[in-house]
Amino acid sequence: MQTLLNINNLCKTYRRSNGIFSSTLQYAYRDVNFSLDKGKTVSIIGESGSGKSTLVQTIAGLRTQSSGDIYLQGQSLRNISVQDRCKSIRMLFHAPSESLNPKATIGRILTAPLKLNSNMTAIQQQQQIKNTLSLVGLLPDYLSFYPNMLSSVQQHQVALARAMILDPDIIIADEILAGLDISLRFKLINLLLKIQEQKGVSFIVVAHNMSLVRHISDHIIVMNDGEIVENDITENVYNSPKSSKTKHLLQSHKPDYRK
Ligand SMILES: Nc1ncnc2c1ncn2[C@@H]1O[C@H](COP(=O)(O)OP(=O)(O)OP(=O)(O)O)[C@@H](O)[C@H]1O
Repeated sequence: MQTLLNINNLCKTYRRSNGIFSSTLQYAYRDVNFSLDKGKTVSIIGESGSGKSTLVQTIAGLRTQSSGDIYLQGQSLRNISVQDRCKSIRMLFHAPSESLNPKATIGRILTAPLKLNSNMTAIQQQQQIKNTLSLVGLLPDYLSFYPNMLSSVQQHQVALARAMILDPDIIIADEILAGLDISLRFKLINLLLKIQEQKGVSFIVVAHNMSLVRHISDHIIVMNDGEIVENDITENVYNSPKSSKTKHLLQSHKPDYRK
């Protein structure tokens, strides 16, 4: 199995003010260690404020860590250019209606990363866009549409196409399943699985809810107060959880299907 990503003792601190002259150091996350293999999915679960988003935003390069290192295929991300990092690690945000530029057509939204991060000719760009739209199950007819002309599922498909357009190694999906009805969740989960099978991409999925990610995760990490309290293969986490926080999360989200 090829290890793609290695997170090594990663910590992020904030200085929180306690008045005019005093402040304390607080952790968003600390001593985070895990790895991700090619073509696999790790899900990061935890309650609000446990540090999940800050951690994955650091992996995506949207924030910097206070200490520790992130290695992509054995190379520290500190030594990888922003362009290469953007190509390799892409992020999917919670609400595509907010993350897709409402004033840009789908064609423009998908061309932008290619112009910024690739040396493709205009013809190669068009071909890449066509292939990626087909990968996420959208017809080329949508290229002239604006995001608000699309259904919620289609907006998610466009966001996925934008994430996949540079053929990344890793997609980070931050709470993309939250707030969706059950049929939309399954559509999106099936689409993620299909893309993973076809492209061998790895996923880091962030969620509050344990039952939501069970069928897509190879590995589960549970965070509490910025620390990893459980880190194991999915089967072990669901069948014999070690941490009391994991047990609590499993009980509070069971059964999820009726929600
Ligand atoms: N810019 C910041 N300044 C100070 N504290 C911050 C900052 N960003 C995050 N934090 C703190 O870091 C901790 C972790 O926040 P984070 O948003 O990563 O948690 P989360 O698990 O993703 O929560 P949610 O599921 O609600 O998004 C929280 O206590 C938060 O208040």
